[in-house]
Amino acid sequence: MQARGRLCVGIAPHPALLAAWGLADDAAGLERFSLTVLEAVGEQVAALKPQVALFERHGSRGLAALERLLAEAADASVLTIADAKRGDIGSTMAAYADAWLRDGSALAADAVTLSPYLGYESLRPALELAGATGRGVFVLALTSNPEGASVQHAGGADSVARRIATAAAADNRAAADAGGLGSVGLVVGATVGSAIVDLGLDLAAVNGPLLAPGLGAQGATGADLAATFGPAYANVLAPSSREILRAGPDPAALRAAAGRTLAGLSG
Ligand SMILES: O=c1ccn([C@@H]2O[C@H](COP(=O)(O)O)[C@@H](O)[C@H]2O)c(=O)[nH]1
Repeated sequence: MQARGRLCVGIAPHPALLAAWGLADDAAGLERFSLTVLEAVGEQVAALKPQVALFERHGSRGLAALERLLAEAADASVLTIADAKRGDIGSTMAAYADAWLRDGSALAADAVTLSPYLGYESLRPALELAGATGRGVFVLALTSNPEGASVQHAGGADSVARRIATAAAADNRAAADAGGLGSVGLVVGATVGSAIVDLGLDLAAVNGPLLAPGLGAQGATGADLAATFGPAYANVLAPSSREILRAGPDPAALRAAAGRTLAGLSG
């Protein structure tokens, strides 16, 4: 983010986008789509965020396309966030951690998104492996979809979202003391409006990167992002998928779309 700014481009090969790009809805289409985005904007943005579900829907061949994207991005020193939203009891969580965060794993990314619905502590194997391998996690706290509030706002002053933020801050404390950001980030949607303030979340105190989906296709703007995150805005990494991908497949058009989105993000 310091070197390239706060934009993260999502790699989301939806069937409609594949069709618009003149690609088949199959593994070869996914691979062409993904590598086109990597080549077009990889060096322009802070990170790429493949949406794992859109690869999984093609089974083993789709996952092979994701493996190739992750390997080529790593070779090109482009950071990747696997948007997989994994979460399970601890013993199974260790296997998810192994898949997404272990050196040498075919699916290793620089970070993975995690769901804390089985309890924040159930994520411990992934939190530990991320810390040990210089990777990161993004734990869902306040998601960008309107349905998320029914779970995440529950609990009033001691809301679920606030508990997640407090737990992440505790895990990042050593990094904060050393003057850096910790490896436990949060997902907090760009669309959450006043919820951060209403729920009393101190996101700056989390001292980790804040992945804020919702720009563009979900309606949030760069100005919304700065207003919504206030003092925590410095740590916000802003992903955008469909709005930028719609400009493809021409690489110059993809670069221009990413450049416009980045220009709309202050600071
Ligand atoms: O709260 C969340 C968590 C994850 N997402 C994911 O981000 C992208 C957003 O895509 P756009 O096309 O930019 O809307 C998508 O893959 C979601 O699964 C999210 O939107 N909200």
